Amino acid sequence: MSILILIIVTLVFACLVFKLYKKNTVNKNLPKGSLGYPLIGETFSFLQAQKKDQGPEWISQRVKKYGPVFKTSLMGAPTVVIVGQSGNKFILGSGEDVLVAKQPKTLSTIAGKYNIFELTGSRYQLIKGALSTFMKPTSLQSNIKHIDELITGLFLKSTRKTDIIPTVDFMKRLTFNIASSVLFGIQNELLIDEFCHDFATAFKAVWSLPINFPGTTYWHGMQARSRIIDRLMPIIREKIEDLREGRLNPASDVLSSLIAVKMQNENVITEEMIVDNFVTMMIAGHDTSAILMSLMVWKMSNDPKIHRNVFEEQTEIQRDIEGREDHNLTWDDIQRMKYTWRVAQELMRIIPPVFGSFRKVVNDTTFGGFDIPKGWQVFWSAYNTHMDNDIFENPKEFDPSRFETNLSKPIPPYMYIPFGGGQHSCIGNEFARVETLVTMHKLVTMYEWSLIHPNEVITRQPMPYPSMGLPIKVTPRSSATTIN
Ligand code: HEM
Repeated sequence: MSILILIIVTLVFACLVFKLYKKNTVNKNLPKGSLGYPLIGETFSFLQAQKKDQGPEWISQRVKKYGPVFKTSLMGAPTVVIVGQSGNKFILGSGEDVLVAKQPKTLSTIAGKYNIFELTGSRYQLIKGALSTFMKPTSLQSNIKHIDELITGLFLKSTRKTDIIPTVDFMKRLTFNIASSVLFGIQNELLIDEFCHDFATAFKAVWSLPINFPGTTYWHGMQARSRIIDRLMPIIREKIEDLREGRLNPASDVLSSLIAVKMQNENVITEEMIVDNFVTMMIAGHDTSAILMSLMVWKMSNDPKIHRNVFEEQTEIQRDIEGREDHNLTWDDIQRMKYTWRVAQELMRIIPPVFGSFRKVVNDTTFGGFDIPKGWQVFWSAYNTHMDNDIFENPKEFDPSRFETNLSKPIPPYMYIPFGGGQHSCIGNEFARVETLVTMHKLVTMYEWSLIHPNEVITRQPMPYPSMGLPIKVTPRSSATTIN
């Protein structure tokens, strides 16, 4: 019976969407392309392609057939995909009167409807202000020692009983611990474990079909979100009390800062917004950095020259640290890790952790001579942009020197976009740079390693990860001198 009701509801909904589509598109010069099946559109084939790491091909096939502006239907809404610099500028740089950072239903419901990606106006500014404070170099500088200790502690703990590190799981755990502790002031290990498990489930649901039916990936994600909120509420209540009583400094972590902003703006910011942005930050900052770190290990394992260059840069820094009285890694040391960061930048060009994202059209608009109706989505793609032969010569070749700062031909705006661009560009890019560089510094100076599966490839699941989790066999380094 419930299946019958579900089918009827789905059909009625599909008819409504079709009617709305007809009403919005009469006499419009829409881009070429196919909207696929009713309701589902081309979502399945897009997600399938992503899973096989053929998302870029999925787009480039359509670009070849229809041109760099084409229509499709993804994640439940008609969508225009736009590839190229001017398209990126249009999508990432347009004002809120044309495009808003509307995410697919899955992200809006798993992260919560007040997630920063989708907020507008004064609420957006207040939440962004509270979150960004902790991402600025001034704040990061004071957390280097803490981040260093967390990373060193996790490496030592993981290698105490075994010499195998499952890189992907390890990096996910590491980024999760850093975000929980540094950004949110959560130190309880059991609680961090429970959060970590539920966030992994919730994250899977972000790239699924939004069918809230027991057993679906989306349903499991929604259940995980409820458990996250149940665990978070007592922490928020305690922090509210501590802030009221003056026992807590609003600048001590992101959660306290969000609560302080709410206390000063009771009519604008709600408790729900704090919860939603806690979930959003964890989703936005966890897998992305873990991917970058895993890709770094994968690249160094497969390319001895890159490994050697990173090693040499890091051992020189390590020698200086050992010559100092306190042996502490500092902000200045991190600024010297230029080559290591260029390797990370080049990896994010060739394998961007975030494939692309959506915006929603709030008023009928045009791009490239085509109409894009109100209510549709637009989508930008980082990989397809990064493969532009005119900007990145031999784009498939791995070459960190593209990011040297003294180049005669700098990369034009909106052409290198692993962190997005415009108003909603990533606020965690500096945080990601710091945690990635500290982790790489520790890994290459503390261990030698070899791959368990030497031919491991990268797949999207849906994010780009080494297909078998990249287990490595590690041996502690006796001294940081040379590598083969
Ligand atoms: C290598 C690591 C990372 C990559 C590649 C990355 C990528 C991105 C991209 C592409 C966007 C823009 C999305 C859009 O325009 O729709 C974004 C936004 C965002 N990122 Fe990151 N990110 C990374 C790390 C982080 C970290 C560590 C955090 C926080 C701890 C974070 C928090 C955010 C937030 C809050 C936004 C939304 C900003 C806004 O809407 O104003 N990210 N990120």
